[in-house]
Amino acid sequence: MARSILFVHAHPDDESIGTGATMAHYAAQGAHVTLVTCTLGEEGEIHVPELAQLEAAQGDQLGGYRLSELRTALTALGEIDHRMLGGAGRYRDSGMMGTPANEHPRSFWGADLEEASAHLVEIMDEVRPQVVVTYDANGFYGHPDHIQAHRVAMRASELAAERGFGPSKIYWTAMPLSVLKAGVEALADSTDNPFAAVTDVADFPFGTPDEEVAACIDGSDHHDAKVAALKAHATQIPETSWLYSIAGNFGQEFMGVEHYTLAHGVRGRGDGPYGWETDLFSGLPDGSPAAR
Ligand SMILES: CC(=O)N[C@H]1[C@@H](O[C@@H]2[C@H](O)[C@H](O)[C@@H](O)[C@H](O)[C@H]2O)O[C@H](CO)[C@@H](O)[C@@H]1O
Ligand SMILES: [Zn+2]
Repeated sequence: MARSILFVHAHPDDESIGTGATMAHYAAQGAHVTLVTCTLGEEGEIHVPELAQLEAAQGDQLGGYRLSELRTALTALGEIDHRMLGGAGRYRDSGMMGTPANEHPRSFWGADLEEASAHLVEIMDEVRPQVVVTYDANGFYGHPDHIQAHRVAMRASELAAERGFGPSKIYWTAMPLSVLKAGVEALADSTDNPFAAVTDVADFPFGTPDEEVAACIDGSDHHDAKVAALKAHATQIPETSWLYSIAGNFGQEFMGVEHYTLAHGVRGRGDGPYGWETDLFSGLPDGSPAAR
């Protein structure tokens, strides 16, 4: 049975930052990897000075440009089936929580959940993912579009299950506290330490106790592909970004390894002190819906 995995992300760049190594890992294995991006990221900052006038408050062209960045990023990750939720431009980047962009008539945060979920069910009916990956209920760090992406992915999975093609497993992106702590400690002596003010990893809006993590995907063979994908998102991720500090100073063990909690499904065999799965498809029942 062809392996099919679906990633649901809020903005162009989230796919590379949060799951780039996992996507490259499964694309390289020949799985059908589908990415659904919910908005074009129209409200983002612009870290490329010559493009500054594309911003929402001026030319309002950033969304189209970020779509081109996303397409370049995906070429670095392998063969990815990319879809925009409801078609490009249907749902607009809502901006950070509490900002005026939340009220935009097309903001994703204000979307009708049933309508947005129906768009995702259509894609799920076509690609029949055994595994779905999205964010936890807080959207990993509380951004409204990330929270809404979680809600749409979970609701669509419910609707798909009612129609007989729901995913066998649903994962949420996670950062184990031990990894977070090691990363902060490892950066402590670097000159451009972005976490210098952090005294306790509990200060971060994310972080999962190691015993609550279910899977650790070692995509370190795809570390360079992930970095290339991050570089494609130049308007969002400046050369000075802490992401490159991690990639440069600590390489694969941070950037190439991605972790998940299991929100739905039966956990497969795992390794290490907490039995972390090393494959998101592990333990799948044979009866998972086959790809069409
Ligand atoms: C990774 C991610 O979800 N980025 C979002 C986020 O970007 C933040 C935003 O621009 C904020 O103003 C900055 O201070 C912060 O550093 C950024 O990470 O929100 C944007 C607006 O909704 C979104 O376009 C971007 O993809
Ligand atoms: Zn995002």
